[in-house]
Amino acid sequence: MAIECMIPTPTPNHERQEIENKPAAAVVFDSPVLRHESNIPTEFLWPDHEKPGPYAAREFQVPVIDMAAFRSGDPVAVAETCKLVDEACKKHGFFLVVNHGVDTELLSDGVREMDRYFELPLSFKEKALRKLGEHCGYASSFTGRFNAKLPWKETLSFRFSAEKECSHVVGEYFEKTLGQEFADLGELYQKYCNAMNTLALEITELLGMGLGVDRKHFSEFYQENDSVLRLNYYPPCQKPELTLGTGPHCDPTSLTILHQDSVSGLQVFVDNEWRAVNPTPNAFVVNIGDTFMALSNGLYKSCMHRAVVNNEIPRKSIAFFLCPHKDKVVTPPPELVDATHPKLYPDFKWPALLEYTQLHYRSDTDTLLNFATWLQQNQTLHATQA
Ligand SMILES: C=C1C[C@]23C[C@@]1(O)CC[C@H]2[C@]1(C)CCC[C@@](C)(C(=O)O)[C@H]1[C@@H]3C(=O)O
Ligand SMILES: O=C(O)CCC(=O)C(=O)O
Ligand SMILES: [Fe+2]
Repeated sequence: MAIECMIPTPTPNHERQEIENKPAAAVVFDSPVLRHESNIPTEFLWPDHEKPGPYAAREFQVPVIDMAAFRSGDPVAVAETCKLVDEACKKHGFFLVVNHGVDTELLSDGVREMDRYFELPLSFKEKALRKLGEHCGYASSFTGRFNAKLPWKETLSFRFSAEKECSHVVGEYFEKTLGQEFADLGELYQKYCNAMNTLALEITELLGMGLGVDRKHFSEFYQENDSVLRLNYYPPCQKPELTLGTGPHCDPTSLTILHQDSVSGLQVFVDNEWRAVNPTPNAFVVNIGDTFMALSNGLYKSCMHRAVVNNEIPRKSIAFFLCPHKDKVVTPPPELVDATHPKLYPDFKWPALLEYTQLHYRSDTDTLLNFATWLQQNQTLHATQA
């Protein structure tokens, strides 16, 4: 039975979300307090058709891509790897990556050291508070941004800009924002981002071969990138069946490389069912995002996923979101557009889609389709020629 990712029909405009011009929630997400609260504030309750409920999701066996096989140069192994990734991305856009070569200590340090920040008092964490319209900094479940269906999580996001000569996290970010005692944390996540950038560019080569375009086409497109590293911290919740750590969405970005700690929570919507993607030691979960779906002219799927929480222990994940340089025009290579495969999405630049998710539309499963409509209505403002 083919496993298919559901391509949702766009939410009609009249069901547009709460992001528009409504006061944000007044509730404060102070995790040391809320993790013991059995009376969950209403802002965190998700409607019946979206809440996870008490049932465990069946496990989804995500296709495994062995980077050692891809790197081997053995034409049979390379061809098999390309075929596997092509099949996975055409169906649901998720695959595991093993033998990636990223230092396992860097990964374990990256997850462990998150506690140094997230276990600080809220007043200290808010020194890095994310401002409306900005996609970096500290967000405590977006209480200042949305007024309902708040995610049960805290996040710390920062930019990683890979340019020809150098790559830099807004790395002094930690020292500048949090103080000298956090400079080492900036160095740690700089190393983490450098490793993610290298792996992400290699994966884009694999995707290019899977799609049958020049191997270097996408890796050159992303050579200079303006990506995001996001630390997700999900405190325990006394009523985990009523809320969500991260709501149902497709990533608006290009490619996500996710490192989960040992606590389950990630779920993917495939074949009309939520399926658990349980942590596999030393494996990244990689998924196609909306921007790469547009770049592949809809051939590779950006698939709906979410994160559930539990009532016992915190869950942590680190997501590296590959995003193109701001001047790159997201348009599929000519090999992927023809009479039987017309262009599905208008050309755009990543900053326009990012602005859309930050100021006009809460990313969900219909982001790209609604963005295309918004773009056409605002074409003069966001013309790719700009
Ligand atoms: C461009 C982005 C918006 C979100 C972070 C990201 O860098 C990539 C994923 C997006 C998100 C996680 C999708 C689910 C909804 C969201 C609001 C969240 O739960 O965090 C999204 C992020 C955002 O800050 O808008
Ligand atoms: O934490 C997870 O497992 C998934 C988080 C996610 O999907 C995201 O941050 O986009
Ligand atoms: Fe996601």
